[in-house]
Amino acid sequence: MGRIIAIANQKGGVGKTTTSVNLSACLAFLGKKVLIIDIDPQGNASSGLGVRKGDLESCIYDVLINDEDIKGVIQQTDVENLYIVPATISLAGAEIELVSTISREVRLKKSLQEIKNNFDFIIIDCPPSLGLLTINALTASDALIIPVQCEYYALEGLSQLLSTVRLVQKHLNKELMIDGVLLTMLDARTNLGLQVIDEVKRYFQDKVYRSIIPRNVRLSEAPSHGKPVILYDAKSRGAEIYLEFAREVIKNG
Ligand SMILES: Nc1ncnc2c1ncn2[C@@H]1O[C@H](COP(=O)(O)OP(=O)(O)OP(=O)(O)O)[C@@H](O)[C@H]1O
Ligand SMILES: [Mg+2]
Repeated sequence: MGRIIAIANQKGGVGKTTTSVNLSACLAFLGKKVLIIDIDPQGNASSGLGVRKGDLESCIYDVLINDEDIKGVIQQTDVENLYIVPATISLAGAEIELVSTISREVRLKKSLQEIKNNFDFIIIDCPPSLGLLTINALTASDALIIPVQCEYYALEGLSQLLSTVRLVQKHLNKELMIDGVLLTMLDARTNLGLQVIDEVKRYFQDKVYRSIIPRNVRLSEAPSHGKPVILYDAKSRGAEIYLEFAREVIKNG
């Protein structure tokens, strides 16, 4: 059965999209059939996988707002086994339009019901907010991965995220569980990074993944080539570590 995982943290720039794209590509590389859903109006996961957004006739916006069938919006990517439901800037209006829509929190969940079992994993790249788009993602998901950047104030805002998760569990989706916390952008040359690891482990204990993502220049270059790192530079540390992380996610299954 397909496992739906949201990648969320309302803090900006913590590695949500980098993790969504590269986890998805590595799961596909390991033989899983994967769908990545871009639910961020910035559309970074879409461009990071080479989708030319200008050419699109429809995107996740049309699924959420216009009741379009999600099957018609799925595109193949350059990675074998990896498919995407892209986002364009039109999604920026959705947050407000959803407010007055019937069953506004469960629209993504409903649209996924029919296709859930066509994939081994469905990975949702969330925007940096706790608005209705993220709520739709959490309501549709079996599990949540929280990327946390190894920086000052790493834990800032996480209590707000956790209370949103509890509200979703209580009212919308009691199946939702936190799969784990992923430490990202570690600069191993500084003590700060190690302090943050300690702090996050004290707070989240065994929920912290063993794989820790270091800062790696290949990871930041790959999106401008429209490729996940495993295609851009398979021998890089970034590719190795996301492959290791994908194995950990499969094991948690
Ligand atoms: N491990 C890494 N090493 C080097 N650069 C990274 C790494 N992870 C992410 N980056 C870079 O940091 C920036 C922010 O990462 P990313 O876009 O994945 O964060 P995000 O949480 O999705 O941001 P937003 O909240 O805007 O959606 C990007 O420029 C990305 O290329
Ligand atoms: Mg992003």
